[in-house]
Parts: sequence; structure tokens; C-alpha cells
Amino acid sequence: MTAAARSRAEVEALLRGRIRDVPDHPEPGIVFKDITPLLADPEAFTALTDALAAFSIEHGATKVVGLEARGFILAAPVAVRAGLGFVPVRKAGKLPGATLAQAYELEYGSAEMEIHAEDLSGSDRVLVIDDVLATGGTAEAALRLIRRSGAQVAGLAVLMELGFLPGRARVLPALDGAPYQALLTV
Ligand SMILES: O=P(O)(O)OC[C@H]1O[C@H](OP(=O)(O)OP(=O)(O)O)[C@H](O)[C@@H]1O
Ligand SMILES: Nc1ncnc2[nH]cnc12
Repeated sequence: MTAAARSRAEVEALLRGRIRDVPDHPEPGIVFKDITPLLADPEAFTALTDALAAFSIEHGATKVVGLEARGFILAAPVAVRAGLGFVPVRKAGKLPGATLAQAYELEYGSAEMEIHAEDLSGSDRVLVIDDVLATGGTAEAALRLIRRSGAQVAGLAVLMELGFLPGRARVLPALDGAPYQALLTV
């Protein structure tokens, strides 16, 4: 069956069934949501790509930003499917050109991310894509970077939101009215 023929509930069930819980990774007390079974299943990966591409088109995105590393895996095929450019947000020290940098904290640590300032222009509308919204620190920092670049935020889309953490409450103010979609809440 094609993704277009599936209901939203069918897509959710397909995706939900291919996420594996790994207790105590990367540290004790964290239940790690492993998306590799979903990526290994072409039907599920295609359904995910199609759903995110539809969201990007619906909200008038001109560029798709993926967040290193798992966000790259999701965002790059979405950009191709939607006919949009892909821009990586990378962990500090990886991008060779002139960058904007933003420090942030996540569920299990802190880090700094960067973007090539020249990859976005003031006329761009940027959809940020990642696999997981946990505390929201990573996504909030990415949204800050995009605004600092001068581009507009078209929205934020994630495969899954961890409903027991306050990520949504953290990113909604940073979105400032731009749309947010979590395909699953776990
Ligand atoms: O909402 P937060 O608490 O900020 O957490 C969510 C982030 O954590 C994970 O990335 P991680 O930094 O582990 O990197 P990876 O994709 O390279 O594994 C995940 O892919 C999100 O980007
Ligand atoms: N519990 C979790 N599982 C997978 N990725 C994450 N990123 C932050 N928290 C996570």
C-alpha cells in the first residue's frame, strides 16, 4: 500500500511499531528511543518521509534543516521528496565555513551546534526536522540559529515527542506561532 493511501492512524501505528526502547542508554535512567528498526524498514521510512514532506509543503518551507546526526537521516530525503534545499546544523567544529554557533543542553548532556550562515537567506522559510523532541533544548537552539541567520521559521517537525518531558512547552515560545508537528508522542 502507498503512503498516500494510508490514514494518519495507520502511519502512526506503522512508525510506533518500529521504534525500540533501549533501557539505560547512553546512561542509567535514560530509556533510549532507537529509530534504527524504522530506518531499516523501507515501508516505514517512506511513510515517515512522505508525512514530513507533506508538512513542509503545507507550510511553505523553502529549506529543510536537519539536526546532527539522526535529524540528517530524516531531513535529507524529505528535502529531496519536497524539492527543497537541505541545510545541516552540525555539532561544533565540523563545518568548514563561517558559522553561527549556539550552545544548548539536552536530556543527557550539553553541546554546541553550528550552521553555515551563508546557506540561508532572509527570504528562506525553514522547516527544522529532528527525530526526537525530549527536553527541547536541541530544537530550541536550532530555531534560535535560524532566526539569527535572518531566515524565517516555517515550523518544527519531529518523528516523536517524549511526552513525559517538557519539550513541547519549551519549543512553542521559540516557534512564536510557527507550526509544530510530532508524528508520535511516546
Ligand atoms: O530535546 P533534547 O533534550 O534536546 O534531545 C533531543 C536530541 O537528542 C538527540 O540527539 P543527540 O544529541 O543525542 O545526537 P545524535 O542525533 O547525534 O545521536 C536527538 O536526536 C535530538 O537531536
Ligand atoms: N530518550 C531519548 N532517546 C533517543 N534520543 C533522545 N534524545 C534525547 N533523549 C532521547
